[in-house]
Amino acid sequence: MTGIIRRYLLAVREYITFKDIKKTYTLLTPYMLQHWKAYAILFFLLFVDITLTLAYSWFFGNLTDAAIQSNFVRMKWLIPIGVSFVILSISSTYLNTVFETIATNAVKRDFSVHLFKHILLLSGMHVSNHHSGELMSHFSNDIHSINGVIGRSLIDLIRLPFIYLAVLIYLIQISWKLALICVLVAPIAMLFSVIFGLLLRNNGRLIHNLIGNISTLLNETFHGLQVIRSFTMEKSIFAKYVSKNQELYTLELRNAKLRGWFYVGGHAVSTITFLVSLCMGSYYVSLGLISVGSLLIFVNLVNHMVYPLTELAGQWAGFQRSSSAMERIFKILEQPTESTDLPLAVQSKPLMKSIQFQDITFSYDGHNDIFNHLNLQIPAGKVVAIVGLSGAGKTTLFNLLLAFYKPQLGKIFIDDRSSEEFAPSELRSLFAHVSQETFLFGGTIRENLLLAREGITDAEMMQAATISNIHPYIISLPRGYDTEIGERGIRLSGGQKQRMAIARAVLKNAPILLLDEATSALDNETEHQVKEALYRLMAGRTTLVIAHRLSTVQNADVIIVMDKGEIVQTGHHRDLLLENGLYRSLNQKGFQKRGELVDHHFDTSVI
Ligand SMILES: Nc1ncnc2c1ncn2[C@@H]1O[C@H](COP(=O)(O)OP(=O)(O)OP(=O)(O)O)[C@@H](O)[C@H]1O
Repeated sequence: MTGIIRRYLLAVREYITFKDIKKTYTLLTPYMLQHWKAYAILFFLLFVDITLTLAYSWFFGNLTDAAIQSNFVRMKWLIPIGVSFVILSISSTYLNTVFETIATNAVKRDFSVHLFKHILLLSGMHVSNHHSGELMSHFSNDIHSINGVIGRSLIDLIRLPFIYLAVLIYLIQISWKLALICVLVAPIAMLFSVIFGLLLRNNGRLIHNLIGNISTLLNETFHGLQVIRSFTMEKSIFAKYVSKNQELYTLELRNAKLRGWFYVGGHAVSTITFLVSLCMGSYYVSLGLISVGSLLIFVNLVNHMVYPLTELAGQWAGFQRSSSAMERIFKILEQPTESTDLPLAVQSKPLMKSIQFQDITFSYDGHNDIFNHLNLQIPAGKVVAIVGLSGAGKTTLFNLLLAFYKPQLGKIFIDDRSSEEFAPSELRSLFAHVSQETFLFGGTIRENLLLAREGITDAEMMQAATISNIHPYIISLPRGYDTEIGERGIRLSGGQKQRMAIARAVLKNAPILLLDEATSALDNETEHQVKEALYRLMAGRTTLVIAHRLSTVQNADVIIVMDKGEIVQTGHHRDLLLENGLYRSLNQKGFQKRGELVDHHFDTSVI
């Protein structure tokens, strides 16, 4: 029993904590201040609203008293005042709606843009900490919670205590005894609201998390439709979706019931307060202690002594729910970015001497070293092939070169200049990266090629496509370069996608080429076209290639053999075959697995 009470008290303490709220506003205030005019108007309208509430009651009471006293003169000047209250109230409601929308949406817009920019500027290390579905749900789900902390809820959080106090002062002036009845209701109303506020908040959190899960599931399903179909996973995915939706329905239903009880309870408290004050007030009227008009004012305002208390608790629950959504966004915003501004593509300088990895120690997670004091020199203008077992660290070399990750120890020099001295955009302008899996954007062929660099002319684009052996295919299409290629280039074949990636790299015209040869087998003709395109791309460039083809290693100026993050052999193809080392054993095994040389491209019979 004491355990339950302690747990409940802890929950209450958490419920009334200001820590999260303070953190939320520390971040949001700069955005809100940018739209301070809208907030100032809303703040002003809030007091107009409170004044009008009191003024209406005053009007009813006075009009009633004037009518009872047959005071037509008074009634005549009261009526235009009442009409002006109505006009003021209508205008205030309209302005409230407009300025609330302006304030909320402007802050939401700026905040989303800031979050999006922040994610674009995060380093590879920090991006890889997040699931893309999770990132998506910040935009589709969490960001909308901002309404709960910057819009109506915020205004209400200020309005409700003010209206309570203003009405209380007014009621005390009419009859302090009647006012006392209303004050006595406060602790009951507050206790009731805190209990329901807690239940609503906890349920709301569950709903919020579940919506996040559902959007992650949808995101993964639509991205992985082909895998789902090939593994006949439709039924299990469908069952998962149905069960999550059922769970959401149950939670929403519980939420509705809680809200229902919350409002019923609030209504009961205010009705009882109303009836008690009406009976007491009528008794006072019969004793001649107050006028009928004053009683009317009283019963008109008595509701304002209850609902601010119940609503405040409801709003507070919503407030905290929004804060926990904001908390999830903060976790991303707290992560350091590579730079403060979005990078601009810059003109790259040619590589004159070499790229040098000097004493590099690197780990992705801070515990398991991928490289331990690695040293490597790549001379300018040469083709360097990297081979090794899967997981040896080949791709990690590229990740470090492109500064997607930073080594814990050691430095990378590019022509005697440490890579740390380069701005990320300047550094990346030196490299054209062609990865195994080509990512193309939805849109046309032209749009995908033009993104390589600014100011590409049509002639340059077609020349690059010709070099990459893709031009004849493009012009065979009815819409040529303006052909839509579908989401992630789904309407292109593997070989066509690869040649598009090569064309993009040609257009980027960077001095250093980072190439991760695709392991997926292409038919002979396509293979030949891709190979030809690659050789043209390599010409005149320093090339680092994660090699999977025999021809690539045969033609490389130097081969680097990697094993568990170490360079175990370097040399030319024929020399390495003569050595009793990993290179020869990789070759003998036929390099079956992904990330190693593919057997039909590279086996002893060919050599
Ligand atoms: N983002 C990451 N976070 C944590 N560990 C990673 C990450 N990327 C790679 N690793 C780990 O680093 C090691 C080296 O991976 P890397 O991708 O460099 O190998 P690889 O030689 O390119 O392999 P493959 O030929 O299979 O692509 C592996 O053990 C891998 O699990």
